[in-house]
Amino acid sequence: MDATRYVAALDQGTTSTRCIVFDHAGRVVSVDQREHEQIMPRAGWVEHDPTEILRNARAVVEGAVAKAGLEAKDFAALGITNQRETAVVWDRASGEPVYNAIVWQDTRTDKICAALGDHDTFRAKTGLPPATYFSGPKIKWILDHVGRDRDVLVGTIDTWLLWNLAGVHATDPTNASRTLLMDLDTLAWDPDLAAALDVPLSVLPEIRSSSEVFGHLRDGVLAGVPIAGMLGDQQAATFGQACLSPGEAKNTYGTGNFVLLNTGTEKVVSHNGLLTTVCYQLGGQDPVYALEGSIAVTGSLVQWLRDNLGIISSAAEIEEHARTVEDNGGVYFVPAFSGLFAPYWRSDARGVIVGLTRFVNRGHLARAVLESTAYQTREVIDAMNADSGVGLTSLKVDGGMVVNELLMQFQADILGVPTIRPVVNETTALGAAYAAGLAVGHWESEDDVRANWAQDKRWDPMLDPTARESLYRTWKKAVTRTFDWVD
Ligand SMILES: Nc1ncnc2c1ncn2[C@@H]1O[C@H](COP(=O)(O)OP(=O)(O)O)[C@@H](O)[C@H]1O
Ligand SMILES: O=P(O)(O)OC[C@H](O)CO
Repeated sequence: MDATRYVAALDQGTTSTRCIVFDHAGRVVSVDQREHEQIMPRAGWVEHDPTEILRNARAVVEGAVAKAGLEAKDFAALGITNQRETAVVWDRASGEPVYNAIVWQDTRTDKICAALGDHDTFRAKTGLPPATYFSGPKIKWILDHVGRDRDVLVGTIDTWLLWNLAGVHATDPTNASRTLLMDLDTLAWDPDLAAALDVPLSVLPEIRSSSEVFGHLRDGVLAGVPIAGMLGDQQAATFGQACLSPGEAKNTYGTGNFVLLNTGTEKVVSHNGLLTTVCYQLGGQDPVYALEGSIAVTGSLVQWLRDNLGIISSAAEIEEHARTVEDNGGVYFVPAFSGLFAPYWRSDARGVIVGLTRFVNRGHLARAVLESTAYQTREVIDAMNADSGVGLTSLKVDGGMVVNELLMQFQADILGVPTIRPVVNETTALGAAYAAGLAVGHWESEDDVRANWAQDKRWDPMLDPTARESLYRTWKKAVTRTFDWVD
């Protein structure tokens, strides 16, 4: 272990790609970031260009290392973390994608999912309901679409990057657990599920752990540095938040919100609409599982207000408007833009704004938008408490929206437990860096991760419980207004 060395993390997200360089204390040394195009050819379809993502990934690694003033010999390892479920299929010989990546938000596979007769088997083996969110149906759609006579390789974004940067076709169990193709007990591809989804096992990557040397960067400024950690972004954030013991949970507020509760080596089956997923697997150790509440639309509703309605000119402005009013004025905004994810899994739902009167102004609408993130979070945390039988006593938060102090206070108010923001809010990249650094002995154990975590700010609940439950009841009523909209 050499505490003067650094670890880089490549964080390939839904809207942008970042590379962050961390020192041995887990502090950010430098960041470089690039956005990529959101391709929406039809309503409900969302695609990314895998070659643009790869180009950006290479560029941000160069950028972050240059900004830090470092070179390859200064680095112990690089970790990769990624938007999950998004699927890529490429030609085995040329390496060219045969189709754009189909993104997790894309709903084109609803008929494929509905036609998968035996939903209970998928749920029992994979911990997931067959929904458009997951990779398996997206892979089937691409293979059906481009023809099955091509010699291809398949992967989620982690695999696409690893294959291009290090020439290795592999994934980790956190990403594989989002495909509807992996058995959660064996951590192996399940031949029956693969057959049901028409995905040949020969095109799938090898499933390794989340923390081991996968290969070495073949070129660029970090040529020769080991790629030693790989996790889906929400699991990486859970690791970066040091939620390493059963009962610890975090909520990441980005494009969507993702609450993960560490359940230890025990696989908890949800009876309340949550997912069971792999939280992480360190090399040579048993996997750690999580319960997950995935919410599709939170920060992207703020973007929608900015880009589609023009009510605000920047995301930060929403807080100013929300602070001009005392409360939501009776307005509830349920952003079921692509149906509802956890805990409902209703693809027939569509967004509603209810409670409108002539009294309502822009401030109320801004407040309703922010409140919707907090209510949706309360719904998945109620489900978690019911599934685990243990009430959460605090919630660690991170992601782009947690700079919004009004939201953080309202979140504590509506949950009735404190929200806690860490000093290093880049928990996703940090988690991937830790996974990589642990694999090469740069950090010794998970105790280093715990020791490096530090609180920045905490919000305690201030709302009277009667008022809290009354608001929440009205939200639940608003949610029912979204159902049965699409036939
Ligand atoms: N001050 C703010 N108030 C509310 N939402 C915000 C604020 N600043 C950024 N956001 C939202 O946070 C999201 C970006 O968070 P980030 O964690 O970078 O997302 P992702 O990793 O999913 O791309 C955007 O959807 C944006 O609308
Ligand atoms: O890239 P993000 O932060 O929007 O996260 C997306 C999730 O991984 C989707 O499951």
